[in-house]
Amino acid sequence: MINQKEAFQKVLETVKDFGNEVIPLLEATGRILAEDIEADRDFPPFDRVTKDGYAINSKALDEGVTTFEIESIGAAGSPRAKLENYKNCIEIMTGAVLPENTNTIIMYEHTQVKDGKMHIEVPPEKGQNIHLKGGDISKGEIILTKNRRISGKEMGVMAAVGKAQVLVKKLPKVCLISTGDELVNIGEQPLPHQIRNSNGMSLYGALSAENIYPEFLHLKDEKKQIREKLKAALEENDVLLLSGGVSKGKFDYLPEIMEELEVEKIFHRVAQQPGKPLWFGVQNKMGTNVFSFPGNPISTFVNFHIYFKPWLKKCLNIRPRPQKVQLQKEFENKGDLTRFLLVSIASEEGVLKASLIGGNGSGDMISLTRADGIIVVPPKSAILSGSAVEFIAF
Ligand SMILES: Nc1nc2c(c(=O)[nH]1)N[C@H]1C(S)=C(S)[C@@H](COP(=O)(O)OP(=O)(O)OC[C@H]3O[C@@H](n4cnc5c(N)ncnc54)[C@H](O)[C@@H]3O)O[C@H]1N2
Ligand code: MOO
Repeated sequence: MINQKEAFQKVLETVKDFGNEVIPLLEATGRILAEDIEADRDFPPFDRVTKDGYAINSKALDEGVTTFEIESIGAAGSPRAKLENYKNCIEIMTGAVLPENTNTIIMYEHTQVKDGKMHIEVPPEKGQNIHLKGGDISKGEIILTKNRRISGKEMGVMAAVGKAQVLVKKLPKVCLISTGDELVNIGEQPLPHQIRNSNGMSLYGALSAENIYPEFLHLKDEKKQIREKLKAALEENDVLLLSGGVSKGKFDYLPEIMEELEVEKIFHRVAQQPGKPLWFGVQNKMGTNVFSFPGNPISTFVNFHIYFKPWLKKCLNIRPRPQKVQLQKEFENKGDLTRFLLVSIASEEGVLKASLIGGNGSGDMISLTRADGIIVVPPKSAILSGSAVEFIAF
C-alpha cells in the first residue's frame, strides 16, 4: 500500500494533452482558452463620450463664453458629427463619437437651457467626460492569454473583438461505470435488497460542472460481461471512472480483469480514509486512464475530488489554487492513514471557518449533503483549533 502523497504524484505523472477544438463562443462558458485573444481595433475604437450632455470646444471657454447655441444633436451609433462654429455646442449622448472640433463634454446636470440656448452652470475642466481612443488597449495588443477559464467577462471581451468562434482545450471523453448487482437505475423501484445507482449521478453532477458530459455504463458482477464492456469502454474513452468492485469482495473482479485487458496497474490501495481500496491504472496502447473508486458514496465522491479533478486541471494546464480554512475544533489523526474529513464552511469576519461533520462512515451519503468540502489531515498529525488547514471544495 502506498501513501497518499505518492499516489497523488503517480496520478499527476499520467497527465496528457487532449488537443484543441474550435467551438461557438456561445458554448464557451467554463472552457479553457487555447489561443491568445488580441484587440482587433483600439479600445475604445473612437473618442467616446461618457456623459449625456453637450460637446463644446474649450477654446470658447477660454474666451469667456458660457452660453452656447445648440447646433445639432448626436446619438450613440451615429457617424461622427462636426461642430461648425467653435462658440456653439452639440447636444450629445453617452457612447457617441466625440464630435469633430470639440474636446470637452458638459453633463446635462451642469447646464440650463433657456430660450433654446445652453448655459454652463458648473465650470468644466478641459477634456472632461471623454474616454480616449486606444486608452484601454491598442489594436494588435493581447487582451487575454491562453490557458484561462472562460467566464462571462472573457466572453464579453471576445464578443467585442468579433470572436464568434474560439479555440479551446478539448476535454477528455469520460465514461462513468457503476458496478454491482445491487444497483438499479434511478427511475426504478428498488427491491428490498437493492439500491439506486447514486454514485453515477454524483459523479455526473461533478463532471458536468467541468463541462464534461460522460456516458454511463453499468456492469453486473459477471466476469465475461465485465470484460467485454470494459474492453469497448477502454477503446472509446480517454478516461474511465468506476465506482465499486475494488475491495476484497468475492465478486470484486475488476483488478483481475483490468490486468487481462492490459491496463497497467499504477497502484491499488492507498493509505487513506476514505478510499483505501482505490485502484488506478493506464491502458497505455489505448491511452486510457482508469480511476477505480471504492464504491461507498463518500469514498467515490471524495476521491474524485482528490485525484481526478487535479489530474484534469493539470491536463488542461490550469494552475491549482490551494485554499486554506481555519479549523474550529482540534483534530488529531493518530493513525497511519491520511484522513479526508467532511467539513461545512462559514465565513466569520472574512475568515473561512471549518466545522467537522459527523456521520456514519463513508456509506453515509446524507452526511455528504451537509459538507462544503473536505480538509486533509496527514497521518500522525494534529490540526490545532484555529490553525489553517488545506481545504478542497466540492
Ligand atoms: N475485507 C475488506 N472489506 C472492505 C474493505 C477492505 O479493505 N477489506 N474496504 C472497505 C472500504 S474502505 C470500501 S470504500 C469498500 C469499497 O468496496 P468496493 O469498491 O469493492 O465497492 P462495493 O463493494 O461494490 O460497494 C461498496 C458499497 O458502496 C455501494 N455502492 C457501490 N456502487 C454504488 C453506486 N453506484 N451507487 C450507490 N452506492 C454504491 C455498494 O452497494 C456498497 O454498499 O469496501 C469495504 N470493504
Ligand atoms: O474507503 Mo472506504 O471509503 O473507507 O469506506
